[in-house]
Amino acid sequence: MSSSMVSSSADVSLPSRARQFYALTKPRVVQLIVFCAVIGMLLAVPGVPTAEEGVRAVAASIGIWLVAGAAAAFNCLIEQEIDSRMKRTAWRPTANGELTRTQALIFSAVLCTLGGVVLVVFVNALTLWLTLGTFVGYAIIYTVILKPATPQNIVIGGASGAMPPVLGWAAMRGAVEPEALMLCLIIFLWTPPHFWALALYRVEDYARAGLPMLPVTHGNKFTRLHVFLYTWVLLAATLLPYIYGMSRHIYLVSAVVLGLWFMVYAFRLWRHYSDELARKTFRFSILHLMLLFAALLVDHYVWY
Ligand code: HEM
Ligand SMILES: CC(C)=CCC/C(C)=C/CC/C(C)=C/COP(=O)(O)OP(=O)(O)O
Repeated sequence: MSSSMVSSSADVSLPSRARQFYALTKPRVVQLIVFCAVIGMLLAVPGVPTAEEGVRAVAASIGIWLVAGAAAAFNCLIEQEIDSRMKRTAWRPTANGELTRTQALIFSAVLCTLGGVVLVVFVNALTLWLTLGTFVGYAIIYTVILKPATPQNIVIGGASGAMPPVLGWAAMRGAVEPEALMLCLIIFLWTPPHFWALALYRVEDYARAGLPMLPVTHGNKFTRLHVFLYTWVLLAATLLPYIYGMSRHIYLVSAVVLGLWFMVYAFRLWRHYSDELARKTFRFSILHLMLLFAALLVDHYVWY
């Protein structure tokens, strides 16, 4: 790996330094987080947003992006030691010594401050406080307290990952309303099958790092059953936007097809485990959430 050849901070070029900091923000996870927040924003306004709403939505996306990136960077700094013990994360610039914890802390503080300023100046105070609360939920409550303490860490901690649609909704309406809470519940119930599918084939990493993830504490079979059961509850929750009258048939068909598809993956994983199938189930979880939220949007515009 070329990054392991880096010997001191002095001989690191700016682009590669920038890439190291960027990596701390867990870019792909944060992209999906911002995507879900944007869908929340667009669903919160009837029809096409006005110019003023469009500007607010762009500002809110930037602000949420910056604070979410800050939360991810803070997680990297807290987990420097843990990350260095896991194959999947040992490459992270904090774990391999390319960036110090102080650099990560300053970077996280700068991103969080910038994001906070964007949110309070261009969006509203409610979105600022909810986003900062989400930062604390992930960076402190999940990372520092729950993750090393209980196999239910990701279930409880998942509440902060589930916040993006609420943040998006609050940005456009200045309030938290039932529609946003339904979308939050969907991501909340999606998180356990998403994460545990990955934890199944990364169990050795987590055991080596000393983290009490469900496959480490309760075994492979127990976790597979839980992944399967959560896909049932998730499918039920994805029907709520239709039942509540917020979405119509395009969404309903998409939610049922995607939900059943996820259940088929989870069922096969439960009955006949392989690392390969667990990896595919994890990858599908990401596609599932992306397509489900895209369907909400398509449905919204078709009916308005
Ligand atoms: C507490 C809640 C969550 C936990 C514990 C969790 C855990 C993880 C882990 C460990 C990975 C790394 C996979 C790898 O390195 O190969 C991952 C990847 C990913 N997660 Fe999650 N996740 C959570 C919530 C979310 C949320 C809320 C979203 C988006 C809305 C999300 C989207 C993604 C995406 C897009 C990836 C793929 C990243 C890549 O391909 O590099 N996750 N998740
Ligand atoms: C302000 C705002 C919207 C914040 C969002 C918080 C956030 C970044 C949530 C995503 C959850 C996430 C990256 C989990 C990874 O789990 P992990 O940290 O256990 O994974 P790891 O083992 O890869 O470090």
